[in-house]
Amino acid sequence: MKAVHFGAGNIGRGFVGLLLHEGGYELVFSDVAAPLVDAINAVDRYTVREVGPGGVDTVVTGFRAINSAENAEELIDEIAGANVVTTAVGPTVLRFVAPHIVAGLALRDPSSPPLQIMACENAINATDVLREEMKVAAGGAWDALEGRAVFANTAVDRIVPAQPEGGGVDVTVEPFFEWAIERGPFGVEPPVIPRAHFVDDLAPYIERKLFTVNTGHATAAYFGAAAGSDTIAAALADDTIAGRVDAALRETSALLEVKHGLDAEELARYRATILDRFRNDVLPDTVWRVGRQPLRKLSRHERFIGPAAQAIERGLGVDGLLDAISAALAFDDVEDAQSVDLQRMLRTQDAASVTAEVTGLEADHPLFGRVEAVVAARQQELGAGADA
Ligand SMILES: NC(=O)c1ccc[n+]([C@@H]2O[C@H](COP(=O)([O-])OP(=O)(O)OC[C@H]3O[C@@H](n4cnc5c(N)ncnc54)[C@H](O)[C@@H]3O)[C@@H](O)[C@H]2O)c1
Ligand SMILES: O=P(O)(O)OC[C@@H](O)[C@@H](O)[C@H](O)[C@H](O)CO
Repeated sequence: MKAVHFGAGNIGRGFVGLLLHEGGYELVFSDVAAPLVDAINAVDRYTVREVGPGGVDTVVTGFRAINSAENAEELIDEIAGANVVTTAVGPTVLRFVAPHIVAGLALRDPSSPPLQIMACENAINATDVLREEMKVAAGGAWDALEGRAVFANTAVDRIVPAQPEGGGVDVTVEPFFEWAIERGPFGVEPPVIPRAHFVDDLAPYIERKLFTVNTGHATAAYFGAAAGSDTIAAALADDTIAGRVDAALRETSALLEVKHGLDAEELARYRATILDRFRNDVLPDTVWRVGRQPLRKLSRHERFIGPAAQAIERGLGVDGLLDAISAALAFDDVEDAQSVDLQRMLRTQDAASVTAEVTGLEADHPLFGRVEAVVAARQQELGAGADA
């Protein structure tokens, strides 16, 4: 059995690749970072090192890597003969991997079992997004190719920090993990991934994960950055920040309870587990990694506006989430292109246009005016926006 995994980065090596290896798949990583591809091909094993309570080391073998920018034909051949394709490249990169998968499907023997495709990104229904990108890439050939693949959405949870420069292929991760995968699309033959679990309805899992782990994580990152903390653990050690993260997560839990019928006590335990994970002070995870790409994180269906919009539509409180959104607007990292864009927008556009452009909220949505007020307050702090 063979799996092709796009994105040999943190979660790619530290989680998805590891579980595919445990499932018995021969593993082909695809990446565009030449030094990383070379480093992977220079070794025949790497270690996934869990740090924190109960952490163990696991060795991964049976892999190779292909630079898709240089050896597209080789990659397409691998996809044509694979059982599984996974991605962990970032939601905005899916459109760039889609043409390779389409080309692989075109070469695939139509009588072989369908290619099982799962995007493992932090986004609602990322595999559906990938499928749409593949449809665009295939154009008129899509009708003939679609039946050669099945598509399952997934929710992937493990904190994998940025790895040290020059640190090789080994990966440091937290001990916790969860991988929930839609069962339905596979029929009677789901992929063999022993430590993943297959569920009939992914919606509660992905929203619980994105709107708790990722909302809380980003809230800690943005308040931490503003307070001068470098790591998530250091940010959470500040009781004021911990309280503000807790306030935002109580609101997302209230939404999950109403929307998906999740149990309030179980949600409280889930929140507590997650906050413990964030406090893991031997995991070197920075506020800069976790806060990365604030424009993506502030977009319509993401970890802040997604739950806040749905909460306010149901008459639920959103003050804690608006507080977190305010902190996100202050995220100023000159090395993050989206942070630079966000700060420029705050300085040059009026509050209504920043709100519309960044959040994608409709002007008549009940959340719009609340966010606009937060944006205006931030612009006042910056002494900007008024003359735009
Ligand atoms: N790190 C985590 O804790 C974590 C946990 C769960 C989910 N995720 C999600 O997984 C995805 C990847 O996150 P990450 O932290 O591993 O990031 P990362 O930057 O470490 O890894 C992404 C990799 O994708 C590669 N890449 C970029 N364009 C590519 C292309 N066109 N083809 C092939 N590879 C390409 C990059 O070179 C990089 O090696 C994101 O969607 C993220 O939200 C991350
Ligand atoms: O990957 P992002 O940028 O969507 O979010 C940053 C972190 O919150 C994220 O990578 C978490 O570590 C991960 O989602 C934990 O499962």
